[in-house]
Amino acid sequence: MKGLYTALMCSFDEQGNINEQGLREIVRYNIEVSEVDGLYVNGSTGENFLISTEQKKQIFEIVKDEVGDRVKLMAQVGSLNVDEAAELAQFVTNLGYDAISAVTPFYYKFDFEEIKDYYNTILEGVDTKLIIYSIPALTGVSMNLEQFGELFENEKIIGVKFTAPDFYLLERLRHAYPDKLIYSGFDEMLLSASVLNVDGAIGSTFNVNGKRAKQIFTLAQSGRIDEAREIQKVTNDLISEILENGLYQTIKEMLETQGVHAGYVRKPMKRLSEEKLLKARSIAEKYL
Ligand SMILES: CC(=O)N[C@H](C=O)[C@@H](O)[C@H](O)[C@H](O)CO
Ligand SMILES: CC(=O)C(=O)O
Repeated sequence: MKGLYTALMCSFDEQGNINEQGLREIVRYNIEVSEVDGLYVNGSTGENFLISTEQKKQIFEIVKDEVGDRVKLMAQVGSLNVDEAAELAQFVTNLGYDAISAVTPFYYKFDFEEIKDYYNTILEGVDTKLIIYSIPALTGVSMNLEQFGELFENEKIIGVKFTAPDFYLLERLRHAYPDKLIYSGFDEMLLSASVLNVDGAIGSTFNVNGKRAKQIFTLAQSGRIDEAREIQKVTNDLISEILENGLYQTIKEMLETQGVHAGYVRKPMKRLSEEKLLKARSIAEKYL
């Protein structure tokens, strides 16, 4: 399960419905052009928190059908409705996904016992392994070293997608849990995380920048830090331009320039203005 996973985008039409053909094209682009090791399906980047249970299932099905066994698949099933999360865990297990992942429960201020119960409930009915999705900036949930350790006591919890700029905690986690899988979540910090020996990374910008991300990771693993730093620099030039123009919208438009019908974002996300559309295309021209 090690390696680089694209946090997969989903293609939506103007009405916000899934564009199946577009989704299949995004999958193929990631496998055939970016050559990533796997896909992380229905994460933040997949606009998962904006869609219905039925749509989530449909996306899981389409992606598995398109991928077959070509790359590894992780399914993000986390939801404030823990029954939905458990149902989706079952659903993707039946589809043959390699692992599940679940964001920490957010919005309400859940205490750690509640968070633990949430993960245990999701895992009750399945044997599939789970990767915790920790993203404090969006969820407001920060866990410490001991709390990660307590969750890791459940043998089905095999790792964490660590999306935080806390390299102290990352180093402590790596040291304390050498057998758990740690995936770096912030693409702009991939080199720094790789130096700390993460097992892989999961990122939104890999949809368009997967090749450079893979180079950074591979170079860092073999100790070629100077070369990796150069590629992280270009990558971060690209990421700052993307972030300034609108993260998911810009990545989608960049994919469109490659003949991939990535479509629109769903409301309440807003679409790019004419000016920003042009900007997205010029970013694509510059970096792809
Ligand atoms: C919220 C979100 O999309 N997070 C992603 C993964 O965790 C990242 O891949 C970032 O999008 C990326 O690093 C840009 O900041
Ligand atoms: C990694 C990320 O962007 C996601 O959860 O989709």
